[in-house]
Amino acid sequence: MNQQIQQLYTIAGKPERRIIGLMSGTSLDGLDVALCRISGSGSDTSVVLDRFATVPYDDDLKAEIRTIFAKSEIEFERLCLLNPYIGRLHGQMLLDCLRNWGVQPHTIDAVASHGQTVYHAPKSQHRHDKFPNATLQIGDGDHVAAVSGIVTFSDFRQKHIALGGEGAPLAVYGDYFMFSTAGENRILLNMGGIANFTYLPDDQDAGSVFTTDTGPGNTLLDAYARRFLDKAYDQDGQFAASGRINNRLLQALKSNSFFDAPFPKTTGPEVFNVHYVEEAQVRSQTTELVEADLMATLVQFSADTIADAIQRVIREHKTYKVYMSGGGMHNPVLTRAIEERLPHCTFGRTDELGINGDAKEAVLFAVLANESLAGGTTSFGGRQGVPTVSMGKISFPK
Ligand SMILES: Nc1ncnc2c1ncn2[C@@H]1O[C@H](COP(=O)(O)OP(=O)(O)OP(=O)(O)O)[C@@H](O)[C@H]1O
Ligand SMILES: CC(=O)N[C@H]1[C@@H]2OC[C@@H](O2)[C@@H](O)[C@@H]1O[C@H](C)C(=O)O
Repeated sequence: MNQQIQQLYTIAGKPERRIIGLMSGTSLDGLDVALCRISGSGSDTSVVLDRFATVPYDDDLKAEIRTIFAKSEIEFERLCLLNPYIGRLHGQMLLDCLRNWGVQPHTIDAVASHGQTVYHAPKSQHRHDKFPNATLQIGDGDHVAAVSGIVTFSDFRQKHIALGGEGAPLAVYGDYFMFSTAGENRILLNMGGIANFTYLPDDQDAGSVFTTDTGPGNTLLDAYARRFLDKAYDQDGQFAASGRINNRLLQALKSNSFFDAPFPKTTGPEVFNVHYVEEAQVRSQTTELVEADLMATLVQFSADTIADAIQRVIREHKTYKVYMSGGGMHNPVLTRAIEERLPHCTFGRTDELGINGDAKEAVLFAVLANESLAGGTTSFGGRQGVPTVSMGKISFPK
């Protein structure tokens, strides 16, 4: 037998696996690296997050990625070059983390690498009849494996599409295993560039759980922080807090068919971008709005669309707890606005459930790799958008 297949077989049979999850999201702030110890699989999955770091992207890398990010027309050569470049970089960043933590690479069983999303095109967005749902993550897993010397799972989203999903969100497959519990209705709200939530009812019925994107989280706030403040983001929402919400613009921003579409659904910065805001400003005759008011309105836009979506799963006379994660949980203006809109919910962070909210998405991919190695294919009732599926392609180091 090929030694590397033999090694994979051994890892699959271990009572506990050390898996590193790597996630680089739509905010382009850096690579999240989560060192997990995982035992069991499916509903018996148990995860201990031993270490976590975000390795920041420098300005040059951010600029390189932005040349091809979420754009329908790009320089094809740049895309081709960035694919191995980001893979190698992620492999090196992961090795640097291990060195800082004093962890030997050979003690790691597997890497689960999400890669960098550069274009996301569900059918509802691209609207080309003959083409399927589509999404593209780069930073090829072969390069991560070759640089790190660790077997690497990558490119998780294609299989989801192949079996009928939209390629995102995938969080349901990890959130259900890690966080579903009898006796508490849970909403796991992740606010990255795009926001999403997972609904976990207190009866733990796999046939009714789902994850859906809700629309923008931080992506518009970051775009205007770069433009108005020359900063990566509006620290603690301070600039937004100095402005006033413009209701005409807010209504124009909220008028998009995405918000009325049924769950689960997905979107990205291909739709929710500066062009989208400018077009809404023209429609609502608010092109002269002062900068701080625009920022305040954008925060309310994210908060309202998140709260409206959550409101749709909430039933009267029941109680729900919302567990936040992702960078948006650090923005008090955003979280306060959401809390005000959902008075019947209580709020916390996934940290209370043992997973650092900044690490949650990186942990998710470690859990997906664990599932492919040692689990099965859990059925979520065969519903639209939640196919029964195992995900991740396998790259050996040699
Ligand atoms: N103190 C803070 N004040 C305001 N915003 C913050 C703060 N800290 C983080 N953020 C926001 O969080 C963002 C990073 O979030 P995160 O790392 O969860 O995004 P991501 O993983 O790239 O996105 P996605 O989930 O869409 O893939 C920053 O770009 C910023 O907008
Ligand atoms: C295409 C893509 O990379 N989507 C991300 C993004 O970030 C948040 C939201 O948009 C979500 O749909 C997804 O990531 C998480 C990890 C998911 O698939 O659940």
